[in-house]
Amino acid sequence: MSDSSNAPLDLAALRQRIDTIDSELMRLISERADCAQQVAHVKTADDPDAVFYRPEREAQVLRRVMENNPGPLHGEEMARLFREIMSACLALEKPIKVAYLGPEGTFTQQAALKHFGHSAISLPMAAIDEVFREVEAGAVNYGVVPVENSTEGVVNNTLDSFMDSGLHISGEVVLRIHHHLLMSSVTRQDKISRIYSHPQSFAQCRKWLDAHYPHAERVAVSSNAEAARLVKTEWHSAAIAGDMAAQLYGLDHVAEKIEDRPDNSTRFLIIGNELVPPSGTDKTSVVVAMRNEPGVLHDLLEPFHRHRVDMTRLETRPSRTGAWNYVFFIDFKGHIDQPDIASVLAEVRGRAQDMKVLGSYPVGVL
Ligand SMILES: O=C(O)C(=O)C[C@]1(C(=O)O)C=C[C@@H](O)C=C1
Repeated sequence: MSDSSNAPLDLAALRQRIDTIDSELMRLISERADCAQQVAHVKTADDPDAVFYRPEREAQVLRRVMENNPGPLHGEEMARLFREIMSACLALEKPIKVAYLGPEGTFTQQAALKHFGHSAISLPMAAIDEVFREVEAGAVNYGVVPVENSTEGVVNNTLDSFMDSGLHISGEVVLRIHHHLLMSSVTRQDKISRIYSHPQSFAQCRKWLDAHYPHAERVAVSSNAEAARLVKTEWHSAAIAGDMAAQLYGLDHVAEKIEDRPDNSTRFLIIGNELVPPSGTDKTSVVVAMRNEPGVLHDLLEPFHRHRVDMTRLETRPSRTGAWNYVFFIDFKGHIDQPDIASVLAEVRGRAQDMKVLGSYPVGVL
């Protein structure tokens, strides 16, 4: 980099400029935090049970940052910085507690931090239904659960939990999933004969494993983080896990990004008690029960097609109660407050045995 006069770079002068900019940034961030505190006062004055976390507003702020970002930082990088500033501002208003599918070091924890920032208090749960229970019981404000992977498909436990729950979806977050083969300081790299991982991760790295470790025993465990924990003490073992687990257990990479598909990603849902107002770019998820009769799928989809509503996902699950034969999980673009979406849903409700709106929520920004 050079200035317009092509004068030689003066490191001390540049650092002085950075110091001045940092002071100004600090002043502005503090001013913003002060504003957020005032927002909290306004919210509680209107309503003593006010909800402080506003997903629709956060999505708008992050979208604006990405649209207006002048560079040279990448838009997503800039949005991540603002994600953390907002997270800290929200913690000043009221710290929020988030339960996620644990243990510590899972991709779901990474998704929780990506969505809420590092000022949220995140608590690991042993199972997906426990995440639901903690939110329902009011022990935490929100929950984060995986719902679908681009390689392996839907996470059935999450869909099933929605059938019995009154919780709403308040957001989504998509995470690029990179798996690494990891070893500990006691592992002898040339003697790896056992590999631990979660069954989904094995499935996502099957070809790589067949090519590189065809004879190693593959031991399925409950999470990648558990796999990472196990290799700490076994000299002949390695684990497949992500960066968070590697960092948490201080493991080294034997091989990086070993997933068979480079676009491997997982979508997570944020679950909570509130319905979210429109953010401008939203998605809606519904669950619909239909009788087991010929033509039901056509009847269900026809109103979406006629109203030109863009469906982004359709999953079928067997009913768990006698009354519901077929249960369809449908995601589509739009918000229930939009008149066209409301009309489609009214029609679908008329044709279905039962229909539940799981939520309208901002399309994931980061
Ligand atoms: O706008 C609000 O309602 C705020 O509370 C401020 C703010 C922010 O820092 O921008 C903080 C938390 C909310 O989740 C959304 C936005």
